[in-house]
Amino acid sequence: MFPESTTGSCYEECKSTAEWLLAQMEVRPLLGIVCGSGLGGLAEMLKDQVVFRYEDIPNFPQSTVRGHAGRLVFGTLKGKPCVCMQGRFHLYEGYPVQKTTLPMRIFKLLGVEMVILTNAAGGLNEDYKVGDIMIIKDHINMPGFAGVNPLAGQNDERFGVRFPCMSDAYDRDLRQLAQDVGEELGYKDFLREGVYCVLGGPSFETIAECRMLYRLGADAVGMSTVHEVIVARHCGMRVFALSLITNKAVMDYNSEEKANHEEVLQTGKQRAEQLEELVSTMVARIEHNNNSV
Ligand SMILES: O=P(O)(O)O[C@@H]1C[C@H](O)[C@@H](CO)O1
Ligand code: HPA
Repeated sequence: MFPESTTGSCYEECKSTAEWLLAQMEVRPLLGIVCGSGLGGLAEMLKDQVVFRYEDIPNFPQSTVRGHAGRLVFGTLKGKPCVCMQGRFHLYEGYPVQKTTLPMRIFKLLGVEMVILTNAAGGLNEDYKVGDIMIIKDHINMPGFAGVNPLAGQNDERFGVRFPCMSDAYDRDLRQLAQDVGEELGYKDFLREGVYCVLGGPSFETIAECRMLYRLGADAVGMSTVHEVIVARHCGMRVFALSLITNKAVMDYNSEEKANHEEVLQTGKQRAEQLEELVSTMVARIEHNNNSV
């Protein structure tokens, strides 16, 4: 287990990064967005951008994966002040789990109240197609079964309680809003709601693993998001998350299909516009639905 002092996720370290950012610009974000693999286009929707490269931000990890630009973008989306991570951190990059989730604590200390996360995922549910957008209603933290949880170690009550509840992790009102907006936009045929399972990666799953995960109740499998959600909920931010089904998990021993990162990025490009429309319309409606941002 990594003590917090080596991961930069302790309160004082997060505070000093947040204060450094706040001193450089006027934006006071209420909404935080995390872009998944190949989905960084979401950040381009922000107006009046102030951009920081991760390498210039004190105590911030670096993006090492293609499709993750490594830029923190501040600005407004539909008039709402936002901060957007164009690039996230994964366990398989070699970071301790606390480091992969550090931006959530920085978001909190910047004043963020709600987080929207996106990811690319493999579809396990047999009804899912490539290009489907899945509203995440729940998760399975598979590394958590072996003790990999970003909240392991000493708890700092300034962030949250020792034993946070996770049965309400994915905000019900925001999920309903996504359903309503999706229907209005004509996305019903490719909008789903399901359970996301995180694995450590970077190798994609074997056929036996995919079959097992589906039987356990997962509809999609990926390598991110869940730990960020745990930390965001621990410190009291509301959470909404989406998976883009970029490929179908291979479940059949006769299949010739092979998961690969190229396909993941390619599907991201094809659905980017609709995903951006869904998120931005939701953000525009949030006050309208009395979900204050
Ligand atoms: O950051 P996300 O979860 O969108 O990235 C997924 C999982 C791996 O990092 C990569 C595999 O192609 O995409
Ligand atoms: N498995 C794990 N992570 C992924 C996948 C997948 O099939 N597709 C995109 N990210």
